[in-house]
Amino acid sequence: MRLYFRSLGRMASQAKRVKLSGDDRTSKLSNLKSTGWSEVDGRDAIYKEYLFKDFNQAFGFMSRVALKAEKMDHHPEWFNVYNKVQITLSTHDVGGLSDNDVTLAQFIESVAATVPEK
Ligand SMILES: C[C@H](O)[C@H](O)[C@H]1CNC2=NC(N)=NC(=O)C2=N1
Repeated sequence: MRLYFRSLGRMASQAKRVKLSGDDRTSKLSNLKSTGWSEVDGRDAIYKEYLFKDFNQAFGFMSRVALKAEKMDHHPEWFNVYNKVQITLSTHDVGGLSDNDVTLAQFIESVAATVPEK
């Protein structure tokens, strides 16, 4: 049963792997930019850096994001050193941004918002 739901989730996430374009892309990106995400120079991807109190906080945050990423079958490119987590999101299968990146970025924001006293 768990496998069944996982494959349903995978199908939903694959269905969302369509490259964003036009007004839809502009408005979704402008929402993300208002929360501190930016477009990456030279490739179709978005980026944000998060700072935490220490490694424990940073890694707790990463663990929660990792579980969501695995559920979505949509994985971040990220770099961590001590209290810093730098995240780049892009949809490799379409060579650019898709709704999956928007969904994951919004989830990441919601997790970061629950971390106290960063
Ligand atoms: C086979 C597997 O479903 C794909 O390779 C998934 C895995 N995770 C992924 N993550 C990201 N960020 N983009 C993808 O296109 C992607 N594709």
